[in-house]
Amino acid sequence: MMINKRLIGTVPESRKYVAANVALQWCSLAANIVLMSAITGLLASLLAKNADRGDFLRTAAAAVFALAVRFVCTLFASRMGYLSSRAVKRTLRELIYQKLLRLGASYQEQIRTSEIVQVAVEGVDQLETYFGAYLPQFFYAMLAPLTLFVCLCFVNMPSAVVLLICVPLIPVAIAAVQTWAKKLLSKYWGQYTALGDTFLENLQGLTTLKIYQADGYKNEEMNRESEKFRKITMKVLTMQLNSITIMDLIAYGGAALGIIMAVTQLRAGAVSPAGCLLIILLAADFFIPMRQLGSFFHIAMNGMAASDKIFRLLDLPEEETGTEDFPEECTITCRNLCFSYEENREILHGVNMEFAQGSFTAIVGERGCGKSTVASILMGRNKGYLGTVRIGGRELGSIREAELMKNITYISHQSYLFKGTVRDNLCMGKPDASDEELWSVLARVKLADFLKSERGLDTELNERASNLSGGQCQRLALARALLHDSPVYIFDEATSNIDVESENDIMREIWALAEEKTVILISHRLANVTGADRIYVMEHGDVQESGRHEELVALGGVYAELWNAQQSLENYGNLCAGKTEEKEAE
Ligand SMILES: Nc1ncnc2c1ncn2[C@@H]1O[C@H](COP(=O)(O)OP(=O)(O)OP(=O)(O)O)[C@@H](O)[C@H]1O
Repeated sequence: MMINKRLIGTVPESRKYVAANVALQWCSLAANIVLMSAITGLLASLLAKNADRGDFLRTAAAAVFALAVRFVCTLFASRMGYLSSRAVKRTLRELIYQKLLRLGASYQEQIRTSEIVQVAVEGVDQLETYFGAYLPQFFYAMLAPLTLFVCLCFVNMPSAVVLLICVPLIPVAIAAVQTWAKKLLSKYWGQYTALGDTFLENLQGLTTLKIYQADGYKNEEMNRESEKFRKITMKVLTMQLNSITIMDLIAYGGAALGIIMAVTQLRAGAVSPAGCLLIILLAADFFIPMRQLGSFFHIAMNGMAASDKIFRLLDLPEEETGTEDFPEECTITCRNLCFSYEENREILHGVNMEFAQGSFTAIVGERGCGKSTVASILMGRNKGYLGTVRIGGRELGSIREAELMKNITYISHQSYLFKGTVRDNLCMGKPDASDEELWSVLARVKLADFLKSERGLDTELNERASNLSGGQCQRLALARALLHDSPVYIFDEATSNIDVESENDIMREIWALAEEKTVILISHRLANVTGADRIYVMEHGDVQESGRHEELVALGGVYAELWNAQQSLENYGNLCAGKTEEKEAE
């Protein structure tokens, strides 16, 4: 009953703590039996009017001993609970972390980030209570009635049998609600993670929601979801309260039956007054552990639901991880590359591309034609592709992910900058970089003057560097990438949405970089790629044309069309800008 062998086997260290916890609770029970026996013995002597000083002293000594044992046992039992909780937290979080590392950069193909966060935080906390409280109670609840039965059967067998028979009624009642409760709890968890998802997304996109005045609408949507969650939470609580009421009825009813039996036996002369009193005093102890177990029942149910989620994450299939190093000669070739994010919706349809070592290659094309998908595949983020991707003759999948990350630097239009100082962010690119190196690279991206006017390398950045402009963010991201010093660089729209001056500065650096490194540039703006060694023009997930700029313009195909359209737009823009300047001069 809610004993998940796999779960217990996952944290073997917890077994000894659970066993110690049960043993300590059992000792406490034994001490209680000793105390009750001493008290009933004394009361019997008093009734028989033959109690002497020795009886009082013996009872007092037994009471002190029993209380001391119970105090120590309770103290150590809670310590054992804590130790097993700690072991569970550590082990499970470590397992989740290791699993994520093994899933690698492509983990999002299989599971959402918010689900991982909830499973690793809340899910593991649920299991902490499962191991710390439920499991020891489960075993103790079996052991306690049996121990009491063994003691009381020598006092009066019928009463002991009645008490023992009534105890299993509690787990039977629990089992009856379990089927219904299991469905309810899995629904509860589903809604909980869905609400978490929406909340995280709305929080991240709050500025956008405000700009489009969609925050009110989203607020109502979240209210509706929260209301649904509130209702299901209330259902869960009602279920828990009802099951507790049922268990109380059985526990007190069972104890009452045992007591009635003991009194009947006393009247029939089958048990002594002291024995009857002992049965009355210990009757409740038959049921208390099982009743307590019942109140941990919802903890166990939550634990089971959480463990299902944890195991779902731990059981996610892992692509075979590569074992080879990144090759010295790193020409990249894609042959018949096909990729789908979802079933029945192929995004790349047999792409053929080659990125020669030390060359500057551009990928251009309309929005959504699959340029970033190619880049993600090269970075090892999208794994389930068909066809071949070779780096220096080695299949991409056979290269270790850490090696890929080390040797291919990816810079997108929204490179992540962390809260912390400029130095912290830069040192991610090269942990042992000296201040001179940092300043030199900042000078290259033309950010040095600005930072000198601030607090230099110790300038603090907010989360996602929200206190820098878009252009400054990209310059800093480029500086970090330059420090990384990898043989291959992929720039994915790295200059989109920033000012022209920043774009030109960044492009200049990218061209300089291309003198010694392999550079792949994904760009909408064709003016940025005119000098590339080769340009791939993509359309609807396939390469339509490839060649140098002049060749493609002469071809008069898709590229030429795009080029002419962009040129006339840029000329028109320049014309307008010129006129404004003239007007201002007048
Ligand atoms: N994580 C994803 N899940 C499902 N579909 C996706 C995902 N990422 C991209 N797509 C789809 O794949 C197609 C190609 O997207 P991709 O980002 O590669 O295009 P792109 O050429 O880089 O576009 P853009 O120039 O706008 O960045 C799009 O139709 C997009 O909807």
